Amino acid sequence: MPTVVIVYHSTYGHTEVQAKAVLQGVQRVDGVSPLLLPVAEVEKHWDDLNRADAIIFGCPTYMGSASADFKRFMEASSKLWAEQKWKDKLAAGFTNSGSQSGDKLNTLLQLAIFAAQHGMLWVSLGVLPGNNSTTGSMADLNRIGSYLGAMAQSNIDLGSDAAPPRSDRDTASLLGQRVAEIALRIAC
Ligand SMILES: Cc1cc2nc3c(=O)[nH]c(=O)nc-3n(C[C@H](O)[C@H](O)[C@H](O)COP(=O)(O)O)c2cc1C
Repeated sequence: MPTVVIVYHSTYGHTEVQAKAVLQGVQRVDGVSPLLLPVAEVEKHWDDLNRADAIIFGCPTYMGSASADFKRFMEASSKLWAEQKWKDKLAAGFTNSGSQSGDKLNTLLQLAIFAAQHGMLWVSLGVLPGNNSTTGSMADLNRIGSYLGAMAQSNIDLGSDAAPPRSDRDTASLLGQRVAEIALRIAC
């Protein structure tokens, strides 16, 4: 059974909500085994990452780039990079921040380049942009209009019980579902 690991960081819980939405998307696909892995627990799970068919990376955007805790994980993975242990695995990414843009694209680019350094195969979001016409709204899927991965935006005065909004959580679920479906297709 193909396995999909979602490895993520979140200080205040908003990106964790997004990570759990990605998990729900993976869980929609029968025959795929998911693992939700906070970066704080990664030391016990390197073998799970090495065995995975797909790894989905997620972190908040802090100061226009991946959060420091996630970057620490990225650098710790360099011991596996040397052996190309993750070569040919599927990869995808998601990020969340306070502003509409907030320079989230830079974080997704970091994640995609990180995956490429590991020889992984990047899976894009695969959802057309929403909220880009007079009939659009913030309730649209992919309301932020990302292609590279899933973006979410959390108002900075809202807790993780209220942000990111439903549209961003549903968008994150579609990324998880897409990665799981492709992992299953490759495994068959
Ligand atoms: C140190 C720090 C830097 C931040 N930098 C950005 C940023 O560059 N762009 C942005 O839109 N939001 C920024 N934010 C806001 C966070 O991305 C936002 O609050 C996010 O929801 C936090 O995610 P978390 O709850 O998973 O930690 C920053 C927050 C912190 C604490």
